[in-house]
Amino acid sequence: MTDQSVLRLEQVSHVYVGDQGAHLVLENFNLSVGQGEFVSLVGPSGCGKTTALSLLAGLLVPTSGRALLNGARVTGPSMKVGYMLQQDYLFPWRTIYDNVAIGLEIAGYDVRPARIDGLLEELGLPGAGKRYPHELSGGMRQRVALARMLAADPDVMLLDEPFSALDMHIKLQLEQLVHDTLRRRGKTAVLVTHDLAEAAAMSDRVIVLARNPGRIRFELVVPEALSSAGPLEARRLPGFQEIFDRLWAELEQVDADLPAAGEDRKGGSSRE
Ligand SMILES: Nc1ncnc2c1ncn2[C@@H]1O[C@H](COP(=O)(O)OP(=O)(O)OP(=O)(O)O)[C@@H](O)[C@H]1O
Repeated sequence: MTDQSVLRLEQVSHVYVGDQGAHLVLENFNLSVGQGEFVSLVGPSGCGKTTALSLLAGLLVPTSGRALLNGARVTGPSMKVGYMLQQDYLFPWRTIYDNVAIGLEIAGYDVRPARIDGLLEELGLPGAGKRYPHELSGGMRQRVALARMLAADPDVMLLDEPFSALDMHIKLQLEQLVHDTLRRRGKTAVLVTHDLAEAAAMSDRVIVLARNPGRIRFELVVPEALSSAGPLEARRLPGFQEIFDRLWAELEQVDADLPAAGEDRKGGSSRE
């Protein structure tokens, strides 16, 4: 996969320097994601999942090693990389149409109304362009965030827990929508999630990270029968439970390897 990788982290280490001193978050981290591949990163809080995405997105520069997009070094944010987060960050004073168009406007691209309307329709929001974010439910707002990301037609989608704030029913619907939309368009994606079932149901490959410093502990290729089925159907198929159990066991082991003292799991990694 070396040469065909759309995304790569090569021997990446990353150190944050703050009031508490230097904190090595990722160490000799290697990741390759092929064209059209959907890869999930799971692991305990603070193991560096979001940091890895930020390096791929060009929001951070690695302390050592390099991030590559389509073989070229990542030097900053690019329209070729879309980002979707837990929060939708829609602008409340802009209509849905204007929220979807904003990335294109800022980049100086031609905004074609029919394309924006078509995207909204494709994502189950027909006619929503004139409405405002406060008129929409959380799930609908995330659909708008998805539309905003797709509007620029990026090569790569980085998804940082985009479903985690949603009710179960809406979450599953949105997982399915994201899966179908990205597969249909042949997009390459990296998903960060704490939900093992979500990772198992959506991905071609799941990577389990350990922390302090963040590194790959385990990698699992999801059988094609599951990864191509879509997240709703995958959960019903034989073999799904086995994948889930394997990931669960690895994550339990990561937990067992952590320092035992009662630490705040969210910020525990800063105490070294
Ligand atoms: N800008 C920053 N400055 C200093 N430390 C940071 C910064 N951003 C993140 N960290 C620390 O780096 C570690 C990794 O953070 P990161 O957000 O990448 O982890 P994560 O695996 O995504 O965690 P979570 O699952 O909780 O979102 C954490 O200990 C975090 O507190």
